[in-house]
Amino acid sequence: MAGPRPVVMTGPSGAGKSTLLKKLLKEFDGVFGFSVSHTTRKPRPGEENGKDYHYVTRAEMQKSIANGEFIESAEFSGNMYGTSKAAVQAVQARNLICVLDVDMQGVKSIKRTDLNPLYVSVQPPSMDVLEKRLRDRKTESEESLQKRLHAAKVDMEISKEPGLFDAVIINDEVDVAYEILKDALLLEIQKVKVSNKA
Ligand SMILES: Nc1nc2c(ncn2[C@@H]2O[C@H](COP(=O)(O)OP(=O)(O)O)[C@@H](O)[C@H]2O)c(=O)[nH]1
Ligand SMILES: Nc1ncnc2c1ncn2[C@@H]1O[C@H](COP(=O)(O)OP(=O)(O)O)[C@@H](O)[C@H]1O
Repeated sequence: MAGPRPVVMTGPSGAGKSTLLKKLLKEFDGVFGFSVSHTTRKPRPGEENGKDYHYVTRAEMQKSIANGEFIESAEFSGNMYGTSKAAVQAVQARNLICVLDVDMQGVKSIKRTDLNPLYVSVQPPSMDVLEKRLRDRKTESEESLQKRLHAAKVDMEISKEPGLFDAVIINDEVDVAYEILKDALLLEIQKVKVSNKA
């Protein structure tokens, strides 16, 4: 049997990716490991360098990309984001299923690599709900919020492309969405449990 596949989570900003991932990483500690991306955006209150992201300057990030240290990188809402080879290797070295949280550009880039992950899209029930959740989160300026809402519209259009994702989860009730996520990942979770027993 082939080993477990990495998991790429994507979807509009505010759809609930982090919320669902945090639940998953907590319940399945020792099964999943998070690929810590690099970003040039500033940390939000409560976020930790090296845990949520590696926070770097644009010059540092550009230098690392030029050095070939990244699997993919993208510009999102005025900041750079990217997955380093080291971030994925750190998780895989621990025999964990590597979970990545990336935007649509990241999905397109990763599809051109040999990572062969499962692609999971998290979508909000509607644009109105998305806007309310983003506003209630209180992490964004009005300008950043508008950029995210614009990117969300584009994301939701592209996401309609058939065959792009292995699973599409509408995050209405969070507990229901989480159960659907676990169902989508059940086979990979089983593979890890079997190989840990061997
Ligand atoms: N391509 C790419 N996108 C990323 C990466 N890390 C995070 N993102 C995406 O960048 C976007 C903004 O993330 P963030 O600033 O944390 O805001 P949030 O999604 O509103 O919580 C989201 O769509 C993330 O999925 C990465 O390494 N590569
Ligand atoms: N099903 C849900 N119902 C209500 N609020 C939610 C739900 N899922 C997430 N949220 C809230 O919506 C906001 C955006 O979720 P978050 O996980 O930060 O999204 P993302 O990581 O996709 O940007 C957060 O404040 C979160 O607590």
